[in-house]
Amino acid sequence: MSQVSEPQVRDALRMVVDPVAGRDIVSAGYVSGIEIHAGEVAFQLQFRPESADYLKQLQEQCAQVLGAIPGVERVTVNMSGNPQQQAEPLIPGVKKVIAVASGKGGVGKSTTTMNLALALQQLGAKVGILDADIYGPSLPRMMGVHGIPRMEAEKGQKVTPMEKYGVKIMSMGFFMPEDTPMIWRGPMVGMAVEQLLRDIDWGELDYLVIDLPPGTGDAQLTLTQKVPLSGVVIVSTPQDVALADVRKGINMFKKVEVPVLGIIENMSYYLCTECGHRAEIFSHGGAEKEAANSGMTFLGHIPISEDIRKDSDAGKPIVVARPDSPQAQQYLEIARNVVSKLQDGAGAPKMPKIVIE
Ligand SMILES: Nc1ncnc2c1ncn2[C@@H]1O[C@H](COP(=O)(O)OP(=O)(O)OP(=O)(O)O)[C@@H](O)[C@H]1O
Repeated sequence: MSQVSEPQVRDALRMVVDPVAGRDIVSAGYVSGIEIHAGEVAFQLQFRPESADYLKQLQEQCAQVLGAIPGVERVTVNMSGNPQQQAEPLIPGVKKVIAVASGKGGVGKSTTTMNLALALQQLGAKVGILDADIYGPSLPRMMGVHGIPRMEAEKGQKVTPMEKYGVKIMSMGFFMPEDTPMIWRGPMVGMAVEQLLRDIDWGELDYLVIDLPPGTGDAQLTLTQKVPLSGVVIVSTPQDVALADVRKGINMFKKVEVPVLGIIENMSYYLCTECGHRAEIFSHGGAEKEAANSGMTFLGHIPISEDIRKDSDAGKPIVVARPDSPQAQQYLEIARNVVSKLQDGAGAPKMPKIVIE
């Protein structure tokens, strides 16, 4: 029998939405005290009084989504908790929030975030990018977006994100002079990003892709606790893996119960622009091996390529500049893998036994 994990349970419960709160029951803070023994999952479901009419529906949905997890045979929903204070939705209208992280700086995290977001958009989704790499926000330059976002009085003083190539984009970089280093402590990063999220009118989005600051320290931790993340994607170069940075990142996200959707290997091999020759200069495949070792999904390779760098420098990412190139096709493949990973867990619906206490 496969072993059921707490992140798996949380992830599945994120699919249950309370129509009154307008958000899923995990982000709304309704779920606590998850216990798993053999095939039995028990948890406490708190709720607001206004949601009382929907309780039966919520319970049934919990049973349904948990029943789809292989190995779950019995679900116990404990309703004895106190009704929860109204939790304000942080980003209403945004269906899934995906964070992109890296064990260390300079591995191509921002390049990957941007091209992944654009690839998701090309697959037909409504997408936004939040540049939370507030130590060195590079996305405005790489996306070729300039100017200062407008604040709209009729939208309750909310800020309208900038838009380029069909995706919405917000970055601290729009508000600070270029080449000015920012010094932030971990908790301040979380607060700044929370404000960026709260004060922005994202409208309706299928995916908000967040470019996290590099590393897996305080700042990233605070951020993952402030923002309701659907999952995180880790970007690594092949040799980066040797330093165990990726493992550190995976462990951190596991600890804060953010599902790791998988690993992308950037600068995986060299692709010659002239002749298309492929050279494995960094002993390609390290991240793929690490993914296999740690039971993570490997989402795909991106080559080291002059075109990727040139297009980013020119403010027109390769996915829009050369959509038919093999590199752009790789990003599209990765985007498809991310989408299917987010849909994972639904599986074949199987109703487990449900007990209400
Ligand atoms: N696959 C690639 N092929 C060629 N150049 C790349 C590739 N990925 C990233 N780069 C280049 O490497 C440099 C660093 O990339 P990027 O800024 O995306 O990294 P980062 O991990 O976000 O860095 P930081 O930690 O500073 O935020 C940029 O000049 C970018 O154009």
